[in-house]
Amino acid sequence: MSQKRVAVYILSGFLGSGKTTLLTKAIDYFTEAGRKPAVIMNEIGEVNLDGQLVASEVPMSELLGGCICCSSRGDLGLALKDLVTDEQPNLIFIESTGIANPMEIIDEVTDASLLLPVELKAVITVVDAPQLLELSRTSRGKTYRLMQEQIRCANLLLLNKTDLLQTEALQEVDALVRDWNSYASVHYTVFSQIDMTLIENLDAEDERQPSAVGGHEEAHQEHEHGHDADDEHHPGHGREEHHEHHHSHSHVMAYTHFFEQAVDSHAFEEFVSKLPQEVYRAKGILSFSDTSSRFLFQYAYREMDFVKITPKGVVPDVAVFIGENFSKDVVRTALLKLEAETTVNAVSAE
Ligand SMILES: Nc1nc2c(ncn2[C@@H]2O[C@H](COP(=O)(O)OP(=O)(O)OP(=O)(O)O)[C@@H](O)[C@H]2O)c(=O)[nH]1
Repeated sequence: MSQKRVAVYILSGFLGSGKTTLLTKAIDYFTEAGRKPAVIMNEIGEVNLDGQLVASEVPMSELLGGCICCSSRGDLGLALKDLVTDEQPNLIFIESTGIANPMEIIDEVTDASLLLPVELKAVITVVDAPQLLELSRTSRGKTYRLMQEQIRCANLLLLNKTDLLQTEALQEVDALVRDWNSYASVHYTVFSQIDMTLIENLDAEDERQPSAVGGHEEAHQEHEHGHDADDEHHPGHGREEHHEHHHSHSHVMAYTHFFEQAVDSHAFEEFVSKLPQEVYRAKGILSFSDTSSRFLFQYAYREMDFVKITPKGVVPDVAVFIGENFSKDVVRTALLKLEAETTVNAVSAE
């Protein structure tokens, strides 16, 4: 099934780092380019102040009064469903709260992609460079660890507020983030000013390759929130400083497979048990040729689990595989082989 999927981008970054500043610029760019962006805005408070900065004609869904990664699972999926159904956007930006753990959001979006025509394209993390530097030199507490996690999950990293840093200090922050995430492309920005074709290219690259999604197993295990952090905003100085650094390939990928055929459950289990170790997470909704029920399939930390389900509405047989630098072709070829075997067995049984 080759349905055009809505590209989803997660905007991550600590409180006040410049996410909304980036969002408004991205919306202007994509709107002018004739695309239809939509936004899911998550705020800890009950009022969406940042939403005021987004043009009223841009479809927006608000998740207020809590952090997406702590609130009840499914809220984000519902918001995605409503936007996709009611507004038919080309792309969706999810602006998380500054205290959100991106791994949880990645998980919810990939869950939603099993049921909806959406596809997570990238995690873009905006870093308050002066704040990160200060924390690295002083407290290294919860906020610091959360920033580290947000940086590790990114495909694209903006070292923002570079107008507030001297060159040497900037180099220190640069070394720090590259140590945590050597795969993301890193860009120095002032007021989150970035060449938007970089975001578009993440998109274009993914037309040919599996979708690029930032993330580290390590980061998942260290899940921590910095809800006690303070929100320090710096005054603007306006000095333009925009350096571009190496553009490396995104390291974490998701491959989505739509099944044309029910497969044999035992053969599928065997396939999963032999997945390359670079694939560390998979999930799906499947029909098997040898069972009457459909199953929700989960695979994490090399453990698999199958639970009977009756999905609401029309849901295709689909599985998503998430991992680092694995070959999408190997996974696809093995699954196509399983599907072909079902057909052969059905014919020979006649
Ligand atoms: N000096 C300076 N200020 C900036 C820069 N980028 C953003 N700001 C300011 O920083 C403040 C926070 O920016 P936002 O874009 O609202 O940050 P945010 O990440 O959306 O903030 P939260 O919604 O609280 O998480 C605003 O006052 C911006 O004008 C920058 O590069 N330099």
